[in-house]
Formats: sequence, C-alpha cells, structure tokens
Amino acid sequence: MVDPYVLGWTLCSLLTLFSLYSLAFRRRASPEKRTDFSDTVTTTAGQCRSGNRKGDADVIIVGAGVAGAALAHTLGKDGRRVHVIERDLSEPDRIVGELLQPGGYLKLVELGLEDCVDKIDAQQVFGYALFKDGKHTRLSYPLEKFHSDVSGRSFHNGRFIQRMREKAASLPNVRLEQGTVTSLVEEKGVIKGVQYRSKDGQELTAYAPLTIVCDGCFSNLRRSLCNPKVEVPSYFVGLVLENCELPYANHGHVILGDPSPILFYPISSTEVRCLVDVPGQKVPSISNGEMEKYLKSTVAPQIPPEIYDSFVAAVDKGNIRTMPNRSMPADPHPTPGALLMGDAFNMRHPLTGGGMTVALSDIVVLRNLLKPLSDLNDAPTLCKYLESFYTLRKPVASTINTLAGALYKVFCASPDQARKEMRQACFDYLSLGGLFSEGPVSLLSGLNPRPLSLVLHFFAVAIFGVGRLLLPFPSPKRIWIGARLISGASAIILPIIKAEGIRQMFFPATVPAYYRTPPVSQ
Ligand SMILES: Cc1cc2nc3c(=O)[nH]c(=O)nc-3n(C[C@H](O)[C@H](O)[C@H](O)COP(=O)(O)OP(=O)(O)OC[C@H]3O[C@@H](n4cnc5c(N)ncnc54)[C@H](O)[C@@H]3O)c2cc1C
Repeated sequence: MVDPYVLGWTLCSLLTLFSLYSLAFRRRASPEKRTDFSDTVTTTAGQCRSGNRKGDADVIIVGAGVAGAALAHTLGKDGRRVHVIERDLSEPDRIVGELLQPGGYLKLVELGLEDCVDKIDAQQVFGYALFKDGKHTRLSYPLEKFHSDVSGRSFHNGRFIQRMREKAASLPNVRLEQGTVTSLVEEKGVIKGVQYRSKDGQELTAYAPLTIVCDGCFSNLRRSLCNPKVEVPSYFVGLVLENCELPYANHGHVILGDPSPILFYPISSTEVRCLVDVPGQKVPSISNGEMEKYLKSTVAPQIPPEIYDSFVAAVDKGNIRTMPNRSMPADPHPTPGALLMGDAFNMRHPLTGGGMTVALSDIVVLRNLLKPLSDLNDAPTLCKYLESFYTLRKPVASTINTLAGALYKVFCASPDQARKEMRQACFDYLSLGGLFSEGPVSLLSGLNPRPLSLVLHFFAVAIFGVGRLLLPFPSPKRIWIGARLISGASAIILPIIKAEGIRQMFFPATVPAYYRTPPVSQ
C-alpha cells in the first residue's frame, strides 16, 4: 500500500513542478512578457553587460522625448525588449512641440497612444486664423471625413511627454532609465550599443543589436550617423498669455508680421502660447532689457487688439524663453546597428508645427518595417533592409518639411517688391477659401501628405500673384516684378526640394530600396 501522506507530497511536488514549467514556458512564448533584463549584471569594470547575450535588450533608445517615448511604447508593444536611456526623466518645461497637427493625432491613434493627450488639459485645434495688415481669414482643417475626435491638439509639451513615458514604462519589457549617453559603441563598423553615465554617476555600457538615437535637435550623437547640415534661420521667443480669449477659439493664430510671423495658440484651458519669430543668428538680450523693449515697441503694435493687454502683461511678467529654429534635411549614413529618429535625424522650421507629426509618422513606418523581423541580430542585412525607411517616410516628411521652409520664407516681410507681392498673393489665395485654402491646409496639417500637390499649390500662388500684377493692364514694370516673383518663388522652393531628394520625393518607386523585402533568414 502506498502511504497516502507520501502520495500527497508526490502529487503536490509534481503539480508545483508542472506549474513552474508551464509558467516559464508561457513567459518565453509570449513576446509581451519577455524578461525585464533579469540576467543583466554589472561587472567590476563598470560595464552593464548581460552574462548571456540573449538577456540584452533588442533595442536601445537614446532619449525619451516625443520620438523616443513614442517609439519605446511602440516597439515594446510589439514584443521587443527595449532599454530607453533618457538624460532627465522629470517633466520637461519647454516652448517646443506644443501643437500636434491632426495628421500627427492620426499617427498617435495608429500607434495606440491617443490617450496620451487625455488628462493634460489639451485643447482641440480646428484650424488657423491668418492676420495681415488688419485683415484676417479663417482656415479650417478639412476634418469632415474623420471621426469627431480627430483634430489638432495643443498642450504643455512636458505633460504630453510624461504621459508617453509612463505608458511606455508600464510595459514589462520596456526599461526606462535615467542616464546620459556619451557615445556609441562601435565594433568593425557596426554599432553595438552605447556608453552612458547613470543617474548615480557610474560609467556603463549597454548592448543591443539595434540602437535608435532620438536625442533631439541638439543631438551630440548624430555626427557619425548622418551628414548634419544644420541651419538656424531664426529664433522663437516664447511667452505665455494668461486668461485671455483668442479672436478664434481653438485655432492657431498666425500674424504675418514685420519682420516675420508671430504665433498664438492655446496650450491649456487658461493659457495661450505666443511665439515671436526673430530672424537672424541672435536675439535681443533678455537680461539687459533689450528683449522687453523689442517686444513692446516692435511686436506689440502688430498684435490683435483682443489680446494686446495680455501680451503686454506677459512681457511685464518676464517669463521670456528663446529657442533656435533649426532646420536640417535628412541625410543619413546608413550604419549597421543604428538608426536616427526625430529631430536628431531631420528638422524643419517650426512655423507650421510639423516636427511631432513627422516623428510620429516615421515611427509608424519603422514599426511596420520591423514587424516581420523576429531577430534583429544580423546588423548589415538589417541595415540594408532599413534603407527603404528613408524612401517610405518621404511623402509625409518631405511635404511637411518643404512646406515649412517655403512658407517661412514667403511669410517673412521683405523690402523687395516681388517678395511683398508673393506674401500678399499667399494671404489672398488662402482667403479665397474652398479648394484654395483646403489644399494647403490639408498639406500643413499632415492630412494629405502629397509632395506634388504642394508644388502645384505653391506655383498656383505665384501665378495668382503674377496674374494680379498683369491685370487689367500690364506695364513693363509690373511684368518685371511678375518675372521676379516667379523666379523668387522658384528660388525658395527648388533648393528645399533638392535637399529633400527629387527622386525620393516625386519618384519613390524608382528608388531600389523601395522594393526591399524583409531578410529571408528571419
Ligand atoms: C521653438 C520650437 C517650437 C516647436 N513647436 C512645435 C509644434 O508646435 N508642433 C510640432 O509638432 N513640433 C514643434 N517643434 C518641433 C518639435 O519640438 C520636435 O520635432 C520634437 O520635439 C522632436 O522630438 P524628439 O524626440 O526628436 O526630440 P525631443 O522631444 O527634444 O527629445 C529629445 C530627448 O533626448 C534626451 N537626450 C538628449 N541628449 C541625450 C543624451 N545624450 N542621453 C540621453 N538622453 C538625451 C533629451 O533630454 C530629450 O528628452 C518645435 C520646435 C521648436 C524649436
């Protein structure tokens, strides 16, 4: 006879063993529940390296700003083990990335991140109001075809980023760590990971088959991964207006001012962001009072009367911030083991608020490319395959980039008569409404990212301007101005298109990488 006591113990032990085995097996089978780098060890040399290479992350992301945080959640959700290293995990307080275009909101929805604009007092944005010489016109986003929730969103950038960071960090396979990445680790031309300084000052090294650098507009790490041709055409001077009502509620406001545009949009239910563009390489000094003088004497007289008092009160309050407006075409050196994203990779003038939309759209493209790959370890093959990323991103990125650069130049005041005519023609063209405003606004909002449509509208504005000059009676002087208007318009848009890549922009199907299929070994 078997002792029932012994039988009970045996059954219990077998059941326990079986439960442990099935738990372990389930963990390995489900990508959502991969281990949180549990076998990562810190060696005496201060290297944070897995005892077993399989325990390393699949992807290291440098920077958890708009691009890095959204990417971490996206790749984490797809089952990748993601190690994010962010210099400062506290809530950012900045004057950038506060208006997300509706096209960017649609990308947030595609990434499952739309709830990150909830609970941060974000405001819906339905379009723009344009002001010039006392006249104004409303340009609504063409949102009729979309769900009622789809619109632009404006908010405090830091609140939005914190929501995305929290969401990314809530995934068990995403590790969000505070640390400053100091360099990329390269072995025989392949990026193997990063060196970084942890929060407590330790010098560490982390390894992964793919490192994605999202360290923003001041990137220190992009040098070896691209050819950075950074231009700074102007600065934005930022102020917050409190408890004031904009002439058009829930709209961005663009004043075609002199010397350059002034923007207003709500960033919460009680605050309005004002960004004053100051062209050139330097801004008036804040500390010696030059800035206050400039804002009160040059800018304030151009502000709509409804918000004049709040503007002056904001200047008096003194919380004035500045940021360089940088632009940099994407010009990557495809490097095995590494990729650039966000502002580290590509920047455009922030006049049209397109940076976050481009970053989120790029993340959607990258996610779709990486999805069929279960193993990222063959760096050279992966690098070749990911070259198609640079072409597939072009419709959205190049449309938004080109529009931002061209519109900024057209919107700046100029003593040149041909440029003045172009600026006025642009305002009047957009004021015509219907197709004339819908087309350009849907390009700007990221809802219709078609480069050809952009070029057609741009030259339609120029021809509209020339037509007005020549009608009803063309004089030699007016013909001359018209000719300069067309050549000036070409001189604005053609260099931007050239920098974007004519072939990738207009004939993407002829770029060999366009056809690249996932590596067969995967
Ligand atoms: C004045 C201004 C206004 C703008 N307004 C808008 C707007 O209204 N709408 C819009 O769509 N876009 C706007 N933009 C552009 C937008 O802000 C950027 O496109 C967007 O923030 C890019 O996201 P990112 O993740 O690349 O960079 P960021 O959001 O700047 O994130 C970079 C992150 O990397 C971290 N980091 C940097 N170096 C390191 C390192 N060595 N190690 C670890 N972490 C590091 C930083 O701390 C930061 O968190 C504006 C830009 C400017 C300059």
